[in-house]
Amino acid sequence: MNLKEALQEKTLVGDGAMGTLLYSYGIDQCFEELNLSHAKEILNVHKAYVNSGADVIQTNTYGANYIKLERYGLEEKVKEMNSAAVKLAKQAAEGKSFVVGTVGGIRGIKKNAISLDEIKRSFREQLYCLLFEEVDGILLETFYDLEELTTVLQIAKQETNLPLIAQVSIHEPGVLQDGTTLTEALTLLEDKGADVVGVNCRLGPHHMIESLEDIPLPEKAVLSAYPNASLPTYQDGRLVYKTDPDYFKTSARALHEQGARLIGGCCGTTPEHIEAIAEGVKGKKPIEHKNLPFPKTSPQTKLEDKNNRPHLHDIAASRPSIIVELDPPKRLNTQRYLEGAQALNNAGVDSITLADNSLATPRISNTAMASIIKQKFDVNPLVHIACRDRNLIGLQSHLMGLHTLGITELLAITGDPTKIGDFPGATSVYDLTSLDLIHYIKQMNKGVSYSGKSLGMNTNFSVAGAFNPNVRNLNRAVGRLEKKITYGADYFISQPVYSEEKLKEIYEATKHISAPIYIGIMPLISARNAEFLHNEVPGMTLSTEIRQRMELFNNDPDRAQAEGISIAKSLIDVAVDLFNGIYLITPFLRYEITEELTYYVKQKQNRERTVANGSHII
Ligand SMILES: Cc1cc2nc3c(=O)[nH]c(=O)nc-3n(C[C@H](O)[C@H](O)[C@H](O)COP(=O)(O)OP(=O)(O)OC[C@H]3O[C@@H](n4cnc5c(N)ncnc54)[C@H](O)[C@@H]3O)c2cc1C
Ligand code: MET
Ligand SMILES: [Zn+2]
Repeated sequence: MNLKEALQEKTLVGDGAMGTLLYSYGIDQCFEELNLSHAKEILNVHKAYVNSGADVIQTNTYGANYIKLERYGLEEKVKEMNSAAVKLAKQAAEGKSFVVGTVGGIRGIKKNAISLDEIKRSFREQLYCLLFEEVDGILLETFYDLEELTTVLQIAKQETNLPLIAQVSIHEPGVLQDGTTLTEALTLLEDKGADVVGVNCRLGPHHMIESLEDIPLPEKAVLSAYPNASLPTYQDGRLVYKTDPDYFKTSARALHEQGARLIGGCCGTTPEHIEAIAEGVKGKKPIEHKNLPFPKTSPQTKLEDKNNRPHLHDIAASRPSIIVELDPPKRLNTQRYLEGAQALNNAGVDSITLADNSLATPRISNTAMASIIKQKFDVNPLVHIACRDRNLIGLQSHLMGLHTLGITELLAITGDPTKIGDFPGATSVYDLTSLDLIHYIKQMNKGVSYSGKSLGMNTNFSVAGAFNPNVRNLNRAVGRLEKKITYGADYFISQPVYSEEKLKEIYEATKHISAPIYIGIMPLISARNAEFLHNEVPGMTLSTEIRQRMELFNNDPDRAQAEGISIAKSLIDVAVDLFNGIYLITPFLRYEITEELTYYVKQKQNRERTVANGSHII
């Protein structure tokens, strides 16, 4: 009987973990390399699983692809490792257990870090090695990204008639990271030709049973489940799992009742767990019919618009608009900041934007200041969010907090590198890129968290992306905007521009883009300030003429500031003709300057509208 036939006949027992078992022995290296250097030990692990009653064992090849092996400088060993792995598993199975070739998912939370093309190349190479050694089936496991799993599944389907097992990993019961329900995901995998569809890793038995409760029995495929032993914890600096094989016995029965026909174990499980599964499902025929519970109540999807104000992208799409950046102080005194916010609000800005530790230098939390000025002066704050300072947990919590405070205008950015700031040795997190963050915020607007969990209600965020036009290849920067739009960006805010010619060039290069652009203008305050921005601040370039104008007043601070304002005004004169959105940046909390410029912009914008007889929409 082959594996396909066996899956139709009875409930099969899979094996347990390889990686965590080796780790529990104190081994902390490339586990797949051990197929070559410690063949006997790997053989013994397989034998232990076979002796525990595993009908299906898997090769020790979870990460035996060139992408993962590169980390160890072992990318040339793909063929050797995979063939040795199959031989060892077959030797242990002695024809009594089936041997499936394991291929693990590559994409984790950083979805876009590795391209699909690269994944395809790497998968093909590993697949051919496993097929060449004549495995009984292929096990695709621990896939967080459904796009990746369906891609490799389709390649495998083209290359072999052997049974294909496709398993996703989930953080939350019943739902994938991108919000796809487990039912939808497994149905898709079945449609793409998987013979077995299921879930492995990440969740312990409790949550895995709960996940399967909502899953109908697939029509053509069969269900599988490989839970972890438990949730892990740290003990003496090492990750450990709780182990109670008896608990696994009852859990295996429950999984069987939910329709699973192939039940094994993932991280933290040992041969004892597999023995318990084998006892639990011994002689049990596969379930042929299953009653699904009533659907759970869907999340509250009502939009919660605490501001009840139009979003900035709507404003800039319909009329001239002005926003002003006023960054939180670097010291604890907030008096001048609050005076500035009030003055700018009185001047009629549509929003005050608050940077997120720009130049990688800490300031009072922009959320704290945004919340205060919102409450005190009814300002509509726009909060910048850098991916640099918060991991996924911090980001999610931050976004939930912003929603709760009624702050709905966000700018999603990568963040200036820590190297340039006050703490050059600080860690840069970058769990997400700016593109991922834009996408993630939009996912929250659908009421779904990053891990796919319901948020209980939809957020109402409008998301801007950053635009850096001060680059040699402007078209590439514009391409980046187009990409950000596909990820959900509603509009753009640019770095300051210091040349009238450049403003025109940007207009020409972006006029086909439907999303509004707020064009950046930052008044200079001295020649030193101009030289610093030009020579040291990433993404800023000043024209020679402007630098020369500032240089003229090198020793006269008042006249230098006046010259800076005058330069800003001439840039504004050009910019208001070309862009609906003007974004002023306040230098060093000198809000009097941006207050004066706000009045100037508004006057210009009003004149533009009057001249055009109300029909001038740029
Ligand atoms: C309007 C505006 C406001 C800003 N506010 C802040 C702020 O409040 N706080 C702050 O710290 N910074 C701020 N910045 C600076 C910003 O974070 C950086 O300039 C950024 O790199 C450019 O914008 P982005 O984050 O959207 O980059 P992206 O468009 O995402 O990327 C820019 C380039 O860098 C590459 N890149 C992205 N991530 C990485 C990475 N991890 N490693 C290597 N390359 C990478 C991309 O591939 C791309 O080529 C702001 C910039 C603008 C324009
Ligand atoms: N089956 C593999 C192992 O046990 C993968 C576990 S999930 C990270 O090592
Ligand atoms: Zn696992």
